[in-house]
Amino acid sequence: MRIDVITIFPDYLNPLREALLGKAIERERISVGVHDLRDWTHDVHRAVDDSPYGGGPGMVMKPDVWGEALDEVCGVQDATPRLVVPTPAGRPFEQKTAVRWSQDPWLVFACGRYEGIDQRVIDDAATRMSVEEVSIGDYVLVGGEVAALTMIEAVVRLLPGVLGNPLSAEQDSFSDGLLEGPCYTRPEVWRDRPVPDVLRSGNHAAIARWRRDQALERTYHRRPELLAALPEGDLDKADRKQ
Ligand SMILES: COC(=O)COc1cccc(COC(=O)c2cn[nH]c2)c1
Repeated sequence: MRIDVITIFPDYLNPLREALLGKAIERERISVGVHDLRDWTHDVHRAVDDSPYGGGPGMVMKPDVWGEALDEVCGVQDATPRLVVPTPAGRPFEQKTAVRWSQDPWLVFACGRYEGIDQRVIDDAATRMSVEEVSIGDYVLVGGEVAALTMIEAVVRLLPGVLGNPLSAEQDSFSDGLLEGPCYTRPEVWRDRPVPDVLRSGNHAAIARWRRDQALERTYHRRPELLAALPEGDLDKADRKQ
């Protein structure tokens, strides 16, 4: 997978080079390009924003600069990328989004700042490629860089050979529509708190049942709407006792 990020703060993307993601780059599971939007300015001030038409607070990112940047970054291969624009006004980013994008050969992230990017940039790009305006949550960040890092990590960890143990990606929270239950490791007792007996019983059926019950209970208390969204057949008879 090829990933490009366009931003006015390229250093914000340095964490991509660390740890798990850094290994994925070393192993050539992914190649990453980070591009400074100001490289496509032509004025002495290297301006990337201007006042909003219609008035109002803040500044809007200029279409001409973004247009040239996207033409170049998205034009380097005869393939066309999926363009992702992190924005509070986007469709929610979910695990299923990460799963879908993990099949893509090329993702380009356009990191907006200020009040946002001139809408014509999105509309123009959408004539040539798939464009998705995506939100990582109902809050406002200063720019799209942190959201891009979040989404890139969620996608790249699903790629083959990136995670040490591929099973853990399959047993993620949400992979069965429920939240992950509690987990435990040594010591057996810690500050007078023992590990639940069932987990040390060696009875794998009982352990699986207990884990499912914990996931159901946690989902019921923290995210009841996820239970309501479960496909009918997913809750088996044993679950209904919960
Ligand atoms: C067309 O899209 C744009 O103009 C994007 O512009 C902006 C402006 C300000 C901040 C951001 C960053 O995204 C978020 O804050 C965000 C994403 N998820 N939850 C919060 C992006």
